[in-house]
Amino acid sequence: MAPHAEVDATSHANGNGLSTNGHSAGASKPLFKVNSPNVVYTDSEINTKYTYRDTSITKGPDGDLVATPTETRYDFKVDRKVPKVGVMLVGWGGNNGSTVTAGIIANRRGLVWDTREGTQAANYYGSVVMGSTIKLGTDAKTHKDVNIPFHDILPMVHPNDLVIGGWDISSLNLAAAMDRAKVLQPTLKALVRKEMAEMKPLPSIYYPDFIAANQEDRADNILPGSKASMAHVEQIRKDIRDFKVANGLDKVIVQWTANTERFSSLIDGVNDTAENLLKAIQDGHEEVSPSTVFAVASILEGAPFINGSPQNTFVPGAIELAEKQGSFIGGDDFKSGQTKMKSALVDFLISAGIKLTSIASYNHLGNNDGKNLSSQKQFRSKEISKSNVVDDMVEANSVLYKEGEHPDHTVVIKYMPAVGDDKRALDEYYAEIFMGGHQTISLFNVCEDSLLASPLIIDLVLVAEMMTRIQWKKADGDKYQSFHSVLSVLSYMLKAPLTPPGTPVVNALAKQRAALTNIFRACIGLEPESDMTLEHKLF
Ligand SMILES: NC(=O)c1ccc[n+]([C@@H]2O[C@H](COP(=O)([O-])OP(=O)(O)OC[C@H]3O[C@@H](n4cnc5c(N)ncnc54)[C@H](O)[C@@H]3O)[C@@H](O)[C@H]2O)c1
Ligand SMILES: O=P([O-])([O-])O[C@@H]1[C@@H](O)[C@H](O)[C@@H](O)[C@H](O)[C@@H]1O
Repeated sequence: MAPHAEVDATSHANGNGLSTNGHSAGASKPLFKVNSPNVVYTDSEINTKYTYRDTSITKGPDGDLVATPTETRYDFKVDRKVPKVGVMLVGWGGNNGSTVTAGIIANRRGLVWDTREGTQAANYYGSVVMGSTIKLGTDAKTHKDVNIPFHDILPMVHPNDLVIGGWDISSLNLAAAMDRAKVLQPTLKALVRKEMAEMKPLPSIYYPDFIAANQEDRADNILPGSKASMAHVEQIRKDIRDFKVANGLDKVIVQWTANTERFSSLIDGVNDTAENLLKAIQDGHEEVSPSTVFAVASILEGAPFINGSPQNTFVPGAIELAEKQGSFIGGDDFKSGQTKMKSALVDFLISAGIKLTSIASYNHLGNNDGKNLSSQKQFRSKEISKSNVVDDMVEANSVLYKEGEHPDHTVVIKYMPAVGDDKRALDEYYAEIFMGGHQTISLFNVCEDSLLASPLIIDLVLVAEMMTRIQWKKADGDKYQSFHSVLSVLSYMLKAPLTPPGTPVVNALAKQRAALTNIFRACIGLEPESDMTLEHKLF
């Protein structure tokens, strides 16, 4: 059946900023403006005076807790100029990389294609930025919630304007990679094939010991040269610079969506400090992984680097290097289906006072990710990221759990080629309820993995890029500075959130989303969304 014609791509002027990219219909008319003496708009910035309110807890003389409300003044500055952004994917020729690329092309061109159920139009469902809304406030007359598209709360890049490139150890062009992935409908593939066929991954770093041996047959696009030098770092840095110049970009964001690697051993004198890590790379140390080399190259090039896989790419030396360079990093491991459901369900059960005592998480999948994970060392990386997601919620409830007590938790992943990218997740949640009763929740969840992960790749780019345009200073301070190099604000999209050293990891899905939305609200001088709706309760 002939593919459908293209419809006009929608204009996507930003709701709260000045869009300078090529596809928007000129300067946007802001969707809203904040009317406050603490918020000043200029042509290029939003300047906000914000009071951060918290509660400080101390121990009283009798061991009781004393709760003291606190207020801290921060000034925020948001750069309203929406830049032209490129994203370079490591593992571009994989299922996720080829799928997200086709998806952005389809949205940019407003494609519509035939399916068995009828016509399908391109969309960004599954992206929190492009598919969800934020409560802006309450209608002054009707007192009803006013919700706006998440994308419009701050002047964010539109994914249609992203320029995509990247690397892969496989030389297949993106059209052939799309066919290999077996994710998208033939009618859609036909509409993007020509453009995808012109996209060819750059050669990449291949250290066989870090991914499953079964990946060797696709490794025909390898960077030459010995591991024992800075040559690979310098080549990746050059690739980033060349991509930026060739596409007239203002900035580039690098994201790892290549195979899951085994963990790197953490060794003092090797990867414990920035200096030692750079020396270990120079020496070709066996514990330096390709993903860490990409992270170091991106950090040195000032390109935000995000790790969508579970391995410990960010060894302590990489984090220290990012801090020293003032570069942004984020990770680990996209939170796409089974684990996203788990982080929501565990949060609900435990905060409802139901004592979760056992979580059995099994899944099987048949894509190349599953093939790589069929190797024990690579599976172990994934097992860790999938297992730790309940820790904070359990530790926060001392009524249900004694110190150190936690639910049984097992993670099983099996490779079953027949199901391809359509992972089958089977979960059982077993809990103690009132008076010795039990609740057993069984879930069967078919996750089309790449169609769930691709919107997360987009969200990670859009949020990370937005964070590069936000600065803060203490009201009494005199110099604006960026957020910490480790972007823990990305945690909603990730299974094993990386946080600044010494800070707590939050996995509860609702808390993660609230942190993201309330930080963005603070940047335009709005209070955190409290859901109190006193206006509907007091009178
Ligand atoms: N729902 C999801 O798909 C999901 C969720 C969470 C995490 N992940 C992770 O995302 C990653 C990608 O998933 P996928 O389904 O696209 O896998 P995939 O195997 O289809 O794609 C990975 C790509 O990386 C390439 N590659 C491997 N090593 C490389 C290197 N050193 N440099 C450049 N390219 C390299 C491979 O050739 C392949 O094309 C995996 O690590 C997976 O665990 C996926
Ligand atoms: O995010 P999620 O669906 O829980 O986790 C997924 C796992 O269930 C799957 O086995 C793995 O192959 C994917 O890479 C992804 O990590």
